[in-house]
Amino acid sequence: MKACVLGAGSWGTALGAVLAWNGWDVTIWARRAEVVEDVNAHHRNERYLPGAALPTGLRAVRDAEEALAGCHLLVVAVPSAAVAATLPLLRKLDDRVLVVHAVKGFVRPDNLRVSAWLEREVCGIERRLAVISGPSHAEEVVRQMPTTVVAASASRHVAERVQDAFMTDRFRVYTQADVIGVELGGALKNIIALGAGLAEGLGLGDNTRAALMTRGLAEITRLGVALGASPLTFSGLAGIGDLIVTCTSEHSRNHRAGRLLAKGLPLPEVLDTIGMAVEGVNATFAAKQLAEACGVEMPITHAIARVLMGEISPSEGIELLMTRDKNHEMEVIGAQPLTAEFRLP
Ligand SMILES: NC(=O)C1=CN([C@@H]2O[C@H](COP(=O)(O)OP(=O)(O)OC[C@H]3O[C@@H](n4cnc5c(N)ncnc54)[C@H](O)[C@@H]3O)[C@@H](O)[C@H]2O)C=CC1
Ligand SMILES: O=C(CO)COP(=O)(O)O
Repeated sequence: MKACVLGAGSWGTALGAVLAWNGWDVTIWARRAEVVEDVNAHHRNERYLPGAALPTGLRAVRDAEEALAGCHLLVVAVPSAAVAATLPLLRKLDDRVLVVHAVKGFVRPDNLRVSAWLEREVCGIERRLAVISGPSHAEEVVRQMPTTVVAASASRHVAERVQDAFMTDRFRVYTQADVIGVELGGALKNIIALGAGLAEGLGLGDNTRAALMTRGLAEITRLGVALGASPLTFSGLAGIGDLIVTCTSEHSRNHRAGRLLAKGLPLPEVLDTIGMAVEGVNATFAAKQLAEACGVEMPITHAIARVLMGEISPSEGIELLMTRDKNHEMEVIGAQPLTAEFRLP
């Protein structure tokens, strides 16, 4: 069986490697000639995954048509900003090809989830579309460190086919039905990872990181539920699982971006220095707009947006969050309300 991966960055390469280890004949579509040469001649992708050995069943080509020819499974693993550029290819696909996207972001200008955008643009794709997400840094996947993810689809059959395609004894795939929650969990945790990096760059400690992660999950859940997700999804791999890995890992590009910003590097230089997708920047502005449209409060996201726009410094952002009006913790969904049964004299 033949698979094609669009995107030869860290994630496309790692997912291609998992499929190849699983016996698939995999072709990655790469734009850079040096990546094609590196993958085919040396079974490496030093630009994106330095030091990692790739399986020999993984091949890269620069010609997209060649990569797609005869494939049974297509993996979309480009940054969200590049999803629209893949449209001509997606529209040409045979309608029996299973499509899995692995993108953790929103498609501009409408701030759509990737599968919502694909469904709007590619007629009938919803019957063969899934998303794969969860706590999974490419650097560790490609070294075959035990990793767990979810494959979510509106169709159980499609989710199970994706599960079978990727599942190895090092890469465990659970099925999920809540496509909205899985996509939002993956995209929105990048904002909180930026925040955790900002806090670390300011020299703040574990208490602050735990606060950002927990209150971050509360605002992710609020927006998620307003947009149709199940609140339970956010306590799963695509929610808290991915939030933990991204807010605590040395591999996270979003976390690194936050640290560099806190050290005073301007945003364009931060993005240049990292040289890979930092989805949290786009996601912050997308989430802010979505939250405003739904009337959902997202104070951390708002503070990070102001830091990214240069309106306030990272330490002013922290101060803003710490001096908000006092609140009840569980004003989220279906939580126990505070009762006034007894009062102190
Ligand atoms: N790196 C990771 O560990 C993980 C990444 N993801 C997600 O995967 C998506 C892709 O990210 P990475 O691979 O990490 O980014 P990356 O920066 O490592 O690689 C991006 C790749 O996309 C290609 N690309 C950029 N613009 C393109 C265009 N217009 N057309 C075709 N290809 C284009 C680049 O040449 C590069 O090969 C992001 O949404 C990210 O959040 C999800 C899980 C893990
Ligand atoms: O989504 C990821 C891990 O699950 C990758 O996160 P970064 O994009 O912050 O590196």
